[in-house]
Amino acid sequence: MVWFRDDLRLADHPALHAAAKTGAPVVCLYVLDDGLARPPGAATRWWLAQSLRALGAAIAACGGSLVLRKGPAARIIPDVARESGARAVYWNGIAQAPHQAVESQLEAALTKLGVDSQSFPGDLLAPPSAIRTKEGRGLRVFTPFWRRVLSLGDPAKPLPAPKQLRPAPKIAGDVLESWRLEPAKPDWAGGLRETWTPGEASARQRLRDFLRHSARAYVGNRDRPDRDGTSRLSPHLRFGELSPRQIWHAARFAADEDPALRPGIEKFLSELGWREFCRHLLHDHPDLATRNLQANFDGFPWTRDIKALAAWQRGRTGYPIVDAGLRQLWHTGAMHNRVRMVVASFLVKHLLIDWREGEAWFWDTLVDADAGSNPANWQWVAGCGADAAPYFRVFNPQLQGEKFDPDGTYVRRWMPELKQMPAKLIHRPWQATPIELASAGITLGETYPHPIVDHASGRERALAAYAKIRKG
Ligand SMILES: Cc1cc2nc3c(=O)[nH]c(=O)nc-3n(C[C@H](O)[C@H](O)[C@H](O)COP(=O)(O)OP(=O)(O)OC[C@H]3O[C@@H](n4cnc5c(N)ncnc54)[C@H](O)[C@@H]3O)c2cc1C
Repeated sequence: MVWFRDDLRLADHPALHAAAKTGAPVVCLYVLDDGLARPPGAATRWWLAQSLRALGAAIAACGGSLVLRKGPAARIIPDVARESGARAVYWNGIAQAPHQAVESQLEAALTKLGVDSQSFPGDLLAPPSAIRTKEGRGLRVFTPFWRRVLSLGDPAKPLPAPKQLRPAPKIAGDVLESWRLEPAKPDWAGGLRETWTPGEASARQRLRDFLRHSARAYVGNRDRPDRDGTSRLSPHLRFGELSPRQIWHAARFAADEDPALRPGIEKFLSELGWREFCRHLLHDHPDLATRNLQANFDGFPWTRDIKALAAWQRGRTGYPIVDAGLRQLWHTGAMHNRVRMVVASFLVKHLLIDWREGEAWFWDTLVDADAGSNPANWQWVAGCGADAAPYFRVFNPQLQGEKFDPDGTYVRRWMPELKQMPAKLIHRPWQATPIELASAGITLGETYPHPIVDHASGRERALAAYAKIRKG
């Protein structure tokens, strides 16, 4: 029996590969265990439903079937093992405390039943045990961390997908629809459907497209939300539709074939390194989503401003680049990385709202919401994380917009009300004259809000708050 988790693929799936190699019939099982870790948000639940459909179809095409069950994994899996007469249960390990605890419980329960179990190295380029200081601690600074990962050499070559699975006796399972993973509001899911095709086949296609069309210019384009310059692989990686080592080897191969891709590929792989870094941080700090990595931030004077938080969530702050990002998030379940940094900085610095509020909103709305990358990046932006951006560096949203979206193409894509605004004013509509506003069809305060906080005073307030915790 193979227990599928955040590894919804057939290729480079060590547990499935080992099970298929035995030549025995294979039961494929997915368990929805809401109690296991942090319950998934709405966008990731939507993705999960689509990805399970794609996985079920791929398994069926190999002659097998995917059994779905809901409940605590440590109880359900031994039950299914008993029902199916499985002699062994295999899975890919997840290096996160709550998952590791379940793996141990499961192993014990299966041993009691006389069923073998085996956990295979999971979804990391290097296990946390391989990247430690002399004292046995994890590395908290990215550059030495990544250097250490690179020093280990190429990860093992990806494993092929099994061509054929011997069908196991039929086991009763849940119907996917009964899990109600898809949101009741169809208009919202419509935006997700238009933007994404979850599943392994689409993930592989996206990787091929990226390497063929975008890798060459990645270094120059990756910070530009107005260009389609990044891989958009993050939700596929989140659900393990591709493994990092598949990406690694495909990217390195592409760079060997065409040396002009090399700088782009090295940068791209180092971004994959940030994902790895966040996962390692989560391994060492299971409370990454709730607790400041830098304890001096525990006394930070956050404000509770429900109105400002709602304006931010809905993209009504009066700063076009911030609002465009939050609208993109709402409509597509994704946001460009540069804009994520700008909107996060705006929330924690200009609005002085606790980073955990923003993290929770992202957790619910991002299709790539990841237990490591989301809180680690929020803590990085807030200044309280490992290897964090210094708190006193406060992004100016107008200048960020002018630099990274100079023609306003990105803002116009997500903000129909600003469509007619000329490029020179699109990131600062509050400075437009009444005639300029009228000719763009905008009434400030009605069709588009005034900035909810002035940049200069927001910045001063943030620095004053920070000075308080620095003094202790
Ligand atoms: C506040 C904030 C929250 C974020 N939350 C998440 C999250 O929940 N899930 C998530 O996958 N990423 C998160 N990121 C990181 C980053 O924004 C996304 O990974 C990236 O935008 C995905 O687009 P892409 O696949 O086109 O990236 P590419 O530029 O093509 O990068 C390739 C891959 O590298 C990884 N990666 C790139 N940047 C980062 C980074 N800063 N941290 C960790 N991994 C990275 C991703 O897996 C990505 O798919 C967050 C960033 C910020 C600033």
